[in-house]
Formats: sequence, structure tokens, C-alpha cells
Amino acid sequence: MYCIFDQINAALVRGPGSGKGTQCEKIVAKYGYTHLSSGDLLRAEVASGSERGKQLQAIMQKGELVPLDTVLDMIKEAMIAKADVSKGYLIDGYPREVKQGEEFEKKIGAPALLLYVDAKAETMVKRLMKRGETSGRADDNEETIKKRLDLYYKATEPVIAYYEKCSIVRKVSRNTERNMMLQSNMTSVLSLTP
Ligand SMILES: Nc1nc2c(ncn2[C@@H]2O[C@H](COP(=O)(O)OP(=O)(O)OP(=O)(O)O)[C@@H](O)[C@H]2O)c(=O)[nH]1
Ligand SMILES: Nc1ncnc2c1ncn2[C@H]1C[C@H](O)[C@@H](COP(=O)(O)OP(=O)(O)O)O1
Ligand SMILES: [Mg+2]
Repeated sequence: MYCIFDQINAALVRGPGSGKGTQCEKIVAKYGYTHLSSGDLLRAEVASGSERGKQLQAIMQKGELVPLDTVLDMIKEAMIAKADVSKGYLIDGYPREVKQGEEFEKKIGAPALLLYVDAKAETMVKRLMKRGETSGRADDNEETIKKRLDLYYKATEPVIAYYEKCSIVRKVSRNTERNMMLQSNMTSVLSLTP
């Protein structure tokens, strides 16, 4: 959870196609947070047809990470735009690497929780291939999915270890009722926030 502007924020770190978006919908429905998905914010910029959007598209369809400042500024702008009405933010897909977490702390605020639910690689590939049949996403193809997975294991998994040091990671194991565990983690986390 990121506690900033005395708002409550949750960061959800999971692999590509693990169900971040799906789980966020459930948490938002139950707790009323504002869901900010880094991927969705970037895709909206691509859809706007802006020069920046064209550059982002070229990076995303290769399954690579976009520049840190770009994605952090977009998240910060989206948070500020909702700051006066939001009950708190559920940040989906950020941080993707330790440096992103460090920059978030400098530019926005110190984290208080990171929600992490593991998902097997074959499950993620299977789901994204299935989603790719209807999603129309340029990155839902076998070659790019493999790259996104490699990048996740290389760059994003270290984020968990980084935040485990300040014991703010809530891991949800695969062999439990995932939605219930995630929600109970949210409740326990809320008691953590000042
Ligand atoms: N069977 C099953 N499918 C799921 C579950 N959660 C998500 N999915 C499906 O898996 C696909 C990926 O789910 P998303 O929520 O879009 O995953 P994501 O982590 O946001 O994916 P990216 O945006 O690519 O990072 C979608 O087609 C979902 O419908 C689940 O618990 N069980
Ligand atoms: N925090 C972040 N830093 C850099 N690039 C990011 C980012 N979040 C998303 N992106 C870019 C790279 C992702 O492959 C692409 C789509 O993001 P996504 O929808 O969360 O999909 P995925 O989790 O499969 O990568 O956008
Ligand atoms: Mg998503």
C-alpha cells in the first residue's frame, strides 16, 4: 500500500496475464479504491495518436518496459487528477523494477504495502494466448508474451525482495481461495495504514 497525500494506495505486482486487472476489479468493487493500471494508462496514450503514444507503442509491442519517468509521471498525473475524490488508489503494474519503487518514494511517497499473488508461467502464457483471441492487444502474441515473462522474472521479481526487507509484502499463495485471501490481505493491510 502506498500512503501518500494521506490517501491509501495499494500496489499490485504480478506477472503478465496473471490477472492483475481482474483482481483489481474485485478489490475496487469491494473497497472502492481508484484503480490505476500503468498498462491501461499507456494504452490510452497510444490510442490518443500523440507523438509520445507512437513511441510508446513501438516499445510496448516488443514487450519492453517504457521509460521510467514517462510511466511515473502518468501515474502521478492520474493520482492528482483524482486526489480530491479518491478513497485511495490501487496501482496495477507499477513498480516493475526496484528503481521505479525508489523513484515513486522520492516523487510521491513511501510505500506501506505491496500485494503479490504468484502465478505459474504456463498459466500466464495460456491465459494471455486465450485473451489474445479477442483483446486486440499488439502484445498478446506468443513471441511478445515470452519476452514480457522474461522481463518480469528479470526486472520485477526483485521488487518483491526489495520490499520484503521492510516487511510490507503481502503474498497470496496459489493453493488458497485467491480472491478471499487477497481481500483478507487488504483488510489486514488497511489496519496497517496510519
Ligand atoms: N481461469 C482464470 N482466468 C483468469 C483469472 N484471472 C484472470 N483471468 C483471465 O486471464 C487473462 C489475463 O487477465 P488480466 O486480469 O487481464 O491479467 P493482467 O495481469 O492484467 O494482464 P496484463 O494486463 O497483460 O498485465 C484474462 O483473459 C482474464 O479473463 C483466474 O483467476 N482464472
Ligand atoms: N511500470 C511500468 N514500467 C515500464 N513499462 C510498463 C509499466 N507498466 C506497463 N508497462 C508497459 C510494458 C508492458 O508490457 C505494457 C503493457 O503493460 P500491462 O498491460 O501491465 O501488461 P504486462 O503486465 O503483460 O506487461 O506497458
Ligand atoms: Mg492488465
